[in-house]
Amino acid sequence: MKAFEANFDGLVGLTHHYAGLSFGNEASTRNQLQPSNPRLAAKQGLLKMKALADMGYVQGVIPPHERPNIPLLRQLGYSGTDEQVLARAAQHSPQLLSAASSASAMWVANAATVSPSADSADGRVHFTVANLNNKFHRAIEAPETADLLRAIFRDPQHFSVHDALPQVGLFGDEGAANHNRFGADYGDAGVQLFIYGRDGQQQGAAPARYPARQTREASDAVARLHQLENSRTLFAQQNPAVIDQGVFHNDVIAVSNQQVFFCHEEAFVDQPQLLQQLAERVPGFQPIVVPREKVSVNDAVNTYLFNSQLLRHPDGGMLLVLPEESRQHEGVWHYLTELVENGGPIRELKVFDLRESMYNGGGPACLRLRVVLTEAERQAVNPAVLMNDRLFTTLNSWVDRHYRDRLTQADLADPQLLREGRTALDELTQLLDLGSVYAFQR
Ligand SMILES: N=C(N)NCCC[C@H](NC(=O)CCC(=O)O)C(=O)O
Repeated sequence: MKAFEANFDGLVGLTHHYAGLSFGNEASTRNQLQPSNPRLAAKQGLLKMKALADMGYVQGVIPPHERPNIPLLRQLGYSGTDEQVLARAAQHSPQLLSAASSASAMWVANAATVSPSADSADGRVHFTVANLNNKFHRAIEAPETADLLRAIFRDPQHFSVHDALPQVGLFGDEGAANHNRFGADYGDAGVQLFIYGRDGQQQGAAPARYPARQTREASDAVARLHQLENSRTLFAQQNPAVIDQGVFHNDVIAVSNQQVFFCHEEAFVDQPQLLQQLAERVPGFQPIVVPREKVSVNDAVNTYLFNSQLLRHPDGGMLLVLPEESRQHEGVWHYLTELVENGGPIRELKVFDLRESMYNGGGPACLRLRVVLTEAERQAVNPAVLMNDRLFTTLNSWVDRHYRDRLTQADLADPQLLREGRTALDELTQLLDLGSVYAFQR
């Protein structure tokens, strides 16, 4: 069956700010309490979506979550009117209010793991919502993510959206950021590679300094839920030493598409063996392994060259969509331009300014969820979320009307921000034909 890869990007929410919530993600820690610009952040994301849509890629939008999350604050014992809940949380624990207000759902590479219908025994596209168990501000995303995915991929004949795995460390799951799918034509059965950071039973190697967010047990469970064939499913461990250097998700050190695997030489445990297994299973496999002499792990973490989108180029080969930080680094940019000039599978580099997201450790690849679709499946996607000229204009003016251009942690206590968010999201559910997906609408 003919199929193609679509990208669904997270739309940045109105409460986008820098709270230093993600230990092990060095950008998050470094930029804690810097003022943010939510309006710019949303517009930078929209520009990337529009550019890809203009190039002919199918591009969708995944809406933000309801933040601040008042029901969560009530669950934690803050009571009274919504305004009192906010004031009490802000007074008692600004960090908790930040967690309940984080716009982190924008990094939809962590929304779910996705398997195309060609790989699943029941012939449906499977999604398992990520539980994001390692970080409180992210673990709270799961139920809303499930609702939103069901409002977009709403036809159960084509799509199966599984709820998140149990919310415990043993099943820590970070979604598509730790998952790759290889193959020639998108519509043929492919090979799926699940990458974990540690064995949940604490056996084997593990990082010493920073947490490994994904467990082997979680990856196993997702593969089962997606009804994948064993012979086409591989599991590999990320090198714990690079987690300790700030590689908190695998998509910070590797990216793949079809037969191409672009990764750093220090990305995996037993990397030669993994590459051998892939070469045996993926006809035409083309690894591009970047040596540490050309790009150090530290430079990879600071420039996010692997947190790029590797897209099938309209003229054949691949296009690499990179953050501006990769161009700003002389050594990294030199390596990348040489890569293109040397005539490998990567034909073109395209750079986007995503600084607002990058300051929280989210590059181009973090902002998108890849979904391989057949034409019939695309027809079954909620059409209102698909990017085109009209939606781009509509969403830009929606952002202009509702978003602030400066936000600090102290602003989260402002009840006016809560009202602005609800008004904006209420309007958005109509623009994107989502139904009443948010708790405040029910
Ligand atoms: N690599 C991928 N796919 N995603 C990047 C996610 C970044 C996110 N940052 C944050 O959640 C920072 C929020 C703060 O500190 O305010 C995280 O660490 O989970």
